[in-house]
This record gives sequence, C-alpha cells and structure tokens, in this order.
Amino acid sequence: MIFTLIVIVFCLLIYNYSFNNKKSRKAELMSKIPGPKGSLFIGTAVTFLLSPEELFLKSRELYKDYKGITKFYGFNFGIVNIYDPDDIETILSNSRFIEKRSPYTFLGSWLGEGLLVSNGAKWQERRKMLTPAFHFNILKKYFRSFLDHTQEFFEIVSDEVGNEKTDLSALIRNYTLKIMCETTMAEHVDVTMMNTGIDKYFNAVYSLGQCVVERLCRIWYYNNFIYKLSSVARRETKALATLHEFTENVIRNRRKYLENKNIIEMTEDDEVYGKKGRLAMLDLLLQNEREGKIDFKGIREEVDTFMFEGHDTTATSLMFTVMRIANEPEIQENIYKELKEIFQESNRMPTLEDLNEMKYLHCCIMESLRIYPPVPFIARRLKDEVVLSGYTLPSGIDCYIFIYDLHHREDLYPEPEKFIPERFLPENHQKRHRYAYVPFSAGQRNCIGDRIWVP
Ligand code: HEM
Repeated sequence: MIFTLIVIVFCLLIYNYSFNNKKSRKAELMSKIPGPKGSLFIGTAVTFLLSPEELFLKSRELYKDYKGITKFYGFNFGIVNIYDPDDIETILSNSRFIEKRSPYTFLGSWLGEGLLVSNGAKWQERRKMLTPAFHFNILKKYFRSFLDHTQEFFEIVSDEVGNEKTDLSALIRNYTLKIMCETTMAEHVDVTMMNTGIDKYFNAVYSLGQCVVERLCRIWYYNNFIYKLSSVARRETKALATLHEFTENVIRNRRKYLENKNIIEMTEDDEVYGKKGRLAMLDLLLQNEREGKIDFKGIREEVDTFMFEGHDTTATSLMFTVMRIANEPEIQENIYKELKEIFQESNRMPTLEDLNEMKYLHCCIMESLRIYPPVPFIARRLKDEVVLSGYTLPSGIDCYIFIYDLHHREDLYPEPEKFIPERFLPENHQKRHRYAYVPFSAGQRNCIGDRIWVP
C-alpha cells in the first residue's frame, strides 16, 4: 500500500513538473501532435497498463488511426511514433539523431555500454574498433563453419520427420548461437562448455527479455529507484548472474587458449587463423585489451551485446522465414527450382558464389524480414527540435521508429500480409523510397552485422 502511494505521488510530481506546465515549450509542441486524448494527470500512460501482446496490438491500432505520426505521453516522458519514410530518413540519416535512451537503458545492467546501447565518444570509439571484424572477408573465412553447423542442423531436423510436432525455435536458437560464437568469438570456443551452458544461457536470455518487456509495459518502472524495489528487478539480477558468467567463461577460455599457444600479438594474417584473414571480434577485442584500449568489463559488454543482438535477431528471422515458407507451397516450389538449376543433380556443398545465384531465395528472405522484422521498432532521443510530417517535435523526447508498421503500409506494400517475394526483385525494390525498408535500420547506427545475415 505504502509502495503504491509512493509510486503515485512520485509520478504525479514529475508529471506536473514537465508536462502539465502549459507554459513549457515541450508541452505546447506535444499538444499539437496527433494522438489519443490523455487524462488530466497521467496523459496517455494508461495505454502502457496492458500486457505486452495488448500493447503491441494497441500500437498497431494507433498507427491505423493516426497515419504517419502519433504520440504517447505521461508523467515526465514523451514519445512520438513515426512510420513515414521521409520522417524516418530525416532521423536516421542525420548524425544529430544517433543518441539512444529509453528503452535501451533498460538493457544497461546486461549490456553495460556495449555498442547497441552506448552513446557519444564511447559509441564512436567502439564502432571504429569493431567494424573490421565485420568485413566481408570474415564471412568468407567462416563460411565453412556455417556449412558444418547447417549440415548438423539438417541431420537433426530429418530425425524429426514424421513427428507430430517439432519445436523448431529451440533448435534454431541453439545452432544460431553456436555459429555466432564461432564467427564472432573465434573458432576455438570450447564446444563442451557451450553445450553444457547453452540451456542455462537461453533460459536467462528469455527471463531477462521478460523483465525488460514487463518494465516497458509498467510506466512506473521507468524510474530506476522504483524498479529496483520490485520483484521484476530481483528476477533480472538472477538472470544477469547466469548471463555474465557465461560470457566471462567464453572470454577467459579464449584468452587462455591464446596464452597456451603463446600468441602474444595477433596480426590480421596470424598463424592462429591458419590462413590470411581478419581478426574475429573477440580476438580483436583481446588485441585491443593488450594495447590498453579496452578493459575486461568493456570486452564483456561487447561480447554480451553481440551474443544477444547477433543470435536473437537471426534466430527469430530464421524461424519466421521457415514458418512462412512451410505454409506457401508455391514459393517452396520456386525455391526448389532455383536450387535445382544451381546444383543440378549434385550433392555438393554450396559455395559463397552459389549464394549470388540464389536470387529468388534472397527475395524470400527480404520479404520475410519485411513482414516479420525481428527488431520491430527502434528509438532515438531527440537532442534538438525537428520537424516531422509538418509537426515540430520538442527536444528531450524519444522518437520511436516503428519498422513493423512502416513495412506493413498498404501504400508501399499492397496487400501487406501476403508473402510476395517478387516485391524485392531489383526492378520493383529500386522504385521504392530508400527508407521504406529498414529491417537493419540505416545511417550511422545501422546494424553492424547485416552482411552476416544477408550478404
Ligand atoms: C536478421 C538479423 C538482424 C537484424 C534484423 C538486425 C537488426 C538490427 C537493427 C534494426 C539495429 C539497429 C538498432 C537500433 O538502432 O536500436 C541493429 C543494430 C545492431 N546489430 Fe543487428 N540485426 C541482425 C543481425 C545482427 C548480427 C548477426 C549481429 C552481430 C553479429 C548484429 C549486431 C548488431 C549491433 C552490435 C548493433 C548496434 C549497432 C550500433 O548501434 O552501432 N546484428 N541490428
């Protein structure tokens, strides 16, 4: 009871300070932006008192009712949602709008100041440090690893044929994480450790994800002090211990491996790789640690970031792609024909060059990322005022870019729920606005791993 009272009083005080003050420019500008009418004290914050699924549907409703731009506000925060390609271009292409705050801060206890959530000089420094690990040559180097794991995956899936049900999600997640570890954490990650720790790791990722979503749906938890007192925060702390232990083991194992081999300094064509190539992400970070440019905590932040951002998005996308194609017999037939033309009667493994010939399959993947973007929205904190769709957005609020709604706009993608890979044939895709399709975001803070997914 006392806790609820503290929450209410606290929220009302903050609300009064910032948004109820009619003289404030922020309040004046926000009042002009279209959106549902808010209540006296809590603005539209009541919308957040929904379950995650209901909140998702509510956001879709708002998008339909307020084409182009709409707002949420309450207590001390303001959010403007945008879905228009011109507006999205204004934000994503401008280096003034690369700052992230809510809801990324909710990931802070896990990812620290890792690339996904960091800002300013820290972000610039890390992005520069890590970019070489995502060069196309890295993809070439680890292509074999993709093939081996995919082969293993197929064998396991074939054993499932005839079963009434198969949980593809668990299988896909498992293999995606293994590939992610090998390609970004270097080839010699201890597989036994991976296999024993992997289930615990997944459960902890799931649990932490739940905590973040619950926090997002409970506006009073936006305040750190209040959140820390909750049972959700206690669950988060438990999950964090497992997650950090897992990644610390990955780092220590790799470090030990390099020490045992007496590899003091690695160069891009070091013998540790057996062939010429660039350093994988973890080795690049360990190299920078030796040069005093990053410490253990910094390495862990990046390893946590890449393990999460790399495997979760990719596995989600793979699951939706497989699910959708499984329900589209004609599309399956077209994919089969294309593969038959490439491989003829041969059983050989695919090469990187073959990928360039899989044009139809490529369109299918793009269409799947359109309908089911694994990152349905991204956000930017506005440091300056900006005009979007004819409205001036105040500085200090968060601008949410709803990739999901952009990708489902009827005017850009007629019959948006239909799976039509031909939308992405070059002659059709090139006619579209450059910012009408952004599953990997765009601009300076785009996805650093986009080439690993769609080369
Ligand atoms: C289907 C696969 C993927 C999708 C749809 C995807 C999507 C995205 C999106 C939309 C962003 C922008 C986030 C924002 O602005 O808040 C992003 C950023 C990022 N992604 Fe991905 N991603 C994918 C795969 C990967 C992979 C494989 C990796 C790493 C191995 C990765 C690492 C990152 C990192 C580190 C960032 C933050 C970049 C920065 O802020 O500088 N992603 N991703």
